[in-house]
Amino acid sequence: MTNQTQTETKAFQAEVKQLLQLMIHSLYSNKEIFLRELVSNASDACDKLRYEALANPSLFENDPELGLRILLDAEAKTITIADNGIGMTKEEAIAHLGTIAKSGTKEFFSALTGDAQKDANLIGQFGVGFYSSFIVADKVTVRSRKAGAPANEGVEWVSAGEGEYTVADIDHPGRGTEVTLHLRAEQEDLLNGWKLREILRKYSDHIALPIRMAQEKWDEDAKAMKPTGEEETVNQASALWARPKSDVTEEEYKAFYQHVAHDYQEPLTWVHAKVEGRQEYTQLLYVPSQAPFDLWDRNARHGIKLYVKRVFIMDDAEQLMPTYMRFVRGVVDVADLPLNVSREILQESKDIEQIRSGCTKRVLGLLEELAENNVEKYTTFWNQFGQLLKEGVGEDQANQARIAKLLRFATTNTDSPEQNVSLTEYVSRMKPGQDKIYYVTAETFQGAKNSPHLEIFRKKGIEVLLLSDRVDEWVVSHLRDFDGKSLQSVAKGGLDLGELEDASEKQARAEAESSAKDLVERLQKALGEKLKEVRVTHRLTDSPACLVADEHDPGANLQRMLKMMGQNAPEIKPILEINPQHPMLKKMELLPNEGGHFDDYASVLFDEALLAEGGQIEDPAGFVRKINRLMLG
Ligand SMILES: Nc1ncnc2c1ncn2[C@@H]1O[C@H](COP(=O)(O)OP(=O)(O)OP(=O)(O)O)[C@@H](O)[C@H]1O
Repeated sequence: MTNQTQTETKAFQAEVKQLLQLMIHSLYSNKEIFLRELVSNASDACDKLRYEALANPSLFENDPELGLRILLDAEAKTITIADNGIGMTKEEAIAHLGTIAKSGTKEFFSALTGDAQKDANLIGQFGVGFYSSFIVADKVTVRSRKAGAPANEGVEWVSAGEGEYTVADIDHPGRGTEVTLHLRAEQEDLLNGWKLREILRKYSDHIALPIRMAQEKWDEDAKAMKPTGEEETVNQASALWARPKSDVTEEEYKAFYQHVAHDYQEPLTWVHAKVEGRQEYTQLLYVPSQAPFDLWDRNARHGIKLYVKRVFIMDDAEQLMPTYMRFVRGVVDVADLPLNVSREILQESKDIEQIRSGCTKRVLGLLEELAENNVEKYTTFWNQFGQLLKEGVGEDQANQARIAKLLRFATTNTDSPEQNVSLTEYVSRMKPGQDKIYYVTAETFQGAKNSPHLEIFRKKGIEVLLLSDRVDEWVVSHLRDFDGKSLQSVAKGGLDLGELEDASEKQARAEAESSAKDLVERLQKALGEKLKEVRVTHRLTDSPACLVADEHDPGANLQRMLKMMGQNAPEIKPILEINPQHPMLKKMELLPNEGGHFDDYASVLFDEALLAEGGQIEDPAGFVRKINRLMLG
């Protein structure tokens, strides 16, 4: 039955409209990517069909040779990219070509700046996909039919890329999708077989399916290329990862990355290896040069495509990489898995566990090599993905020591927020007699850098790691030691500087402790409820007091973080350490118990110490009142 169709007009989702406008303006100078994107989609559609046909061979409908075709029509001024892949139903066309289903889309668009250059970069991160058609076309027609559906259940989707599109039911005997671009007047130079072949070779040579075009030959009489009536395959049409490394050029690796990662930038680095042994598999794994916009969404798609003997099985095979390596993109092609393997099976498979461990080690090796031989690239990697690697410290106990070597930190050595000091470098600079790696955690870099807990360390020239990423608390709670040296918070426990303190310093401290005994007791009495203990510090040289956590209690920064995350952590009282040499303490020592504002001073001392380490005081108005009372004497 033929379709007497009704055409429905629909509006694009607001973000699609925004994306279209931005893309046309900011990616104009890179217009050739439209072909890469459409070929990539067509190839994915064929992969999907091949996979579904494993369970249901009738989906091939007597047309099992999957492939792409690119057709030029000089008169109509159109280019058509056709595939005989999975196709789309009308509902799918509406959902996939009229909306953006990615999580975080709204947030992404609100981050755009309006500056074409910067936005072009951001859009690259977002992935331009099908909509890049509108860079060169002022009208796009998509005609599609889902594999297995009757011929009269085709759909025609048409849009000028402005605010709306139409959909209509059509007859479409051939399975799959044809995307026809009606070129903008100034894009007619694309109506040239030679030029399109050049673009295809540049961006899409690695596509494993044949891409066919009409063969053309030079016609002497017409002084032009003319179709011969035959078709020819214009790409290599073999799976790139299955080719020997020596056969693949750098350009091909890069182009393939852009296809698998849906990324518009070049990769930072990659590794391509064939693993033999109990498990036989090929891995082609890339590290991107820029983090995708949804990196922090732990549910965002992961980057590994799983193939079994060249047959595409699934995208986003999260079982093949640990979560902290969700930045890795690429392909793993396994020789001995059943083709009908499901996510559930993958989850339980011991073989997959082995492959994941192999891939993880391979990426760690790649990063080690980069850190060793190309500091500039490693710095790029660290700035984009360092925080993920920090997650790995707790997530991947088996590789913890290797990951620890790859970590980079800001330290008091330069006091710059740039994270570029490795633990190995830190250890190499340790003072004679120093047996711990010291760190301070705070909510911000400034908070860490200016922490009063650092005073004695600065005085003695002992380097301290300045930790202010959220994930740092996780790192230090899992990384107990490095190279035999334990990690020690400068704001926790009774600071024991061991051999870093000489005999005269130890003696001076003992004396200070005994002469401040009275003051300590008075403070303890005044502040009793708020604290665990008051004691004499040897952390401070300039500040009057600071708060520290007991050795086995969570630090104040971690407590604040847990609270912010809505976790019901029990209230843990701090220890107040005082610097009896400080004029403020000296003054307090002389105050009488009654009538000399001792309690006000004690309370202000405590609140100041809390503020200095980034905490919030419980009763700000009370604090102000006490300060005022003290100012008035
Ligand atoms: N040739 C095609 N055959 C079948 N479905 C297609 C085809 N082209 C696009 N689609 C569908 O439309 C969706 C949107 O395509 P689009 O290129 O915008 O995004 P994507 O490929 O999912 O991701 P990205 O934006 O990262 O490229 C695809 O996920 C797919 O479901």
